[in-house]
Amino acid sequence: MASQKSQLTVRWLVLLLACIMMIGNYYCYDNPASLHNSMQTLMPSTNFETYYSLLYTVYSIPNIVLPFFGGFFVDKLGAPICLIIFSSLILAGQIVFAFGASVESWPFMLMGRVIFGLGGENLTVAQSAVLAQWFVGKELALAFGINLSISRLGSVINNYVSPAVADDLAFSDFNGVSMALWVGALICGGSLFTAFMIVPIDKAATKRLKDTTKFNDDLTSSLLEDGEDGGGNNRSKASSFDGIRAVSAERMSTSAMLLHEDIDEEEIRLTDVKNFGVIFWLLSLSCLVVYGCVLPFNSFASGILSERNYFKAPSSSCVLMNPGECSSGLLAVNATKNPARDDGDFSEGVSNCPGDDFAPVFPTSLDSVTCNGVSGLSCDKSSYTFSTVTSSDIDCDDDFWSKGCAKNYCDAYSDATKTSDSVMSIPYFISAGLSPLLGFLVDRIGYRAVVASLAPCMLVWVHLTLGFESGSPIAPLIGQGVAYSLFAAVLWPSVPFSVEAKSVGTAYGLITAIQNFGLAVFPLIVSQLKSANGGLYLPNCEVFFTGCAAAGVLVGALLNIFDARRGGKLNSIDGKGRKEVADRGPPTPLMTT
Ligand SMILES: N[C@@H](Cc1c[nH]cn1)C(=O)NCC(=O)O
Repeated sequence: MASQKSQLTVRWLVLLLACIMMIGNYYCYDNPASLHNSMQTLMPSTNFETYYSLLYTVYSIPNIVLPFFGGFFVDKLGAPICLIIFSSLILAGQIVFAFGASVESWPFMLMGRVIFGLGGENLTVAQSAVLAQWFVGKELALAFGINLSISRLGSVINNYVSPAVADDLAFSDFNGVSMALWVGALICGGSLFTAFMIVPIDKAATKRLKDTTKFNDDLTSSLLEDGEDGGGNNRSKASSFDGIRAVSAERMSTSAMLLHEDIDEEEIRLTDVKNFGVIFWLLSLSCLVVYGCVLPFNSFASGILSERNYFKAPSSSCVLMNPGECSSGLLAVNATKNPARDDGDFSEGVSNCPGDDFAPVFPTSLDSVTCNGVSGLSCDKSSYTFSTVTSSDIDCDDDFWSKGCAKNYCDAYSDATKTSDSVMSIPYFISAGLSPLLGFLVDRIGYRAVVASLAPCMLVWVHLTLGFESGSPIAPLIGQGVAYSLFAAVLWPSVPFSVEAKSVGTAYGLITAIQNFGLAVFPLIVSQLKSANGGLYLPNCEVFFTGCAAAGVLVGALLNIFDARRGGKLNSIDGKGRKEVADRGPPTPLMTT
């Protein structure tokens, strides 16, 4: 049945709907990354980075196990019904997450991310299984490419829309961050609606194909019965039968017959996993380490780019003329009277420090500073005293800091956040643009295993450059986008070539579960590395990402070696490989005479 769906024109509508359905998932998955700095301002805490990483970790922890069962249920219950269940979960999760942000509660926000995760990853599994049913052979990678492209548009739109909503759309009872998350919930509602549209289309196609198959079966068996009657009619009956076989064979494309047996009547068991071969396990390992330096990197990209390029720490020799007084704003004695200069040299003609792209210097201590009597300021507290001011004490949502005492710091922080958020979109922008083209090419030239080892080579360069050089981040981020797009273009369409057709859902579930092990653990490693390095991402976090990419190169090499030994399926154009073609011989006819 699956293979025959790939012959129906309505598959393109299914693809369009499946892509639109994923926008909500990707938009909301990346909400924390695009709202990182706004959340830090809304809920400042010394544990902020840990809570922040947990938003990704709790999404992924249940998914270390669940997609495996999700994939199995997709194979058992059918993908379309699973689309509705999982889309409902992402909507419910996003609502709880947005509610948590509205009441500024980390526990609710984390609970929302858990529920969102229960739906999110299983939804990608169900959707991959739908695509593998409706698209085969020379259209499979193209379908995955188009799908990733439109899904990633969701991430890109989120990177622009969410910070803008958070900045500009705060109402009295709803802070900006929660407004941005409620917008996400609205988009998830749209995803659920789209999932509801796919179900009747899939059902109608399944029924139509079942009816056609039954009609063909009835016709051929009645002709066979007639043929067995003996007598002089045999020759003409035989030629009618040949005609039916030809028509039926035409309906099933050659690639469909080779790649996808009709799986409806075959029993599907979780234990089928033990039959998954080395190629599947290498693909899974590659997915773990390579995605490990793509998605977790994106979650921290805003912070990494701020630290590296747009909000660099000033040199310790750069100090305020009056370190115990406000640096800039309505509470500053006078900006010109409290400048920052290097080494405390405040003589005429010495230029201000720290300069463009650096965080302005803020007061080192404050003693009973109040907003009383200063018009235009509505401060959160009546008086502000700090023996030592640290960056986490500065709450730019509080007028005291943003307009009163550290205006230059808060303004520069807001500008740096906007720049980092748009620059960090580069990889996903590239993925949105390149994925369909790469999918089209992969379907035509193959070389899946080769590309799966070249892409992480590029990622090694990207993360070494980000970790150890200080120039513009644009070139490495373009590299990250190209490498990620290449890798995704070959990884996901390779899965159906590595297992039997009946286990495709289970295989997508398992590889997604393995991927989520990395997505759960890697953000925690990154935040630990940051804490151990005095709150700095660089270079240690980038060394970690480089290590993941290097492991990807190694696994990619093994993939090529094992693929070559097993007939070169992954590197072949049509995913059949030398050995398989030889084994299977010509396309199996529907029936032998
Ligand atoms: N399993 C997903 C993870 C994800 C990302 N955003 C939402 N879920 C996945 O890997 N998708 C493919 C991709 O390239 O992101």
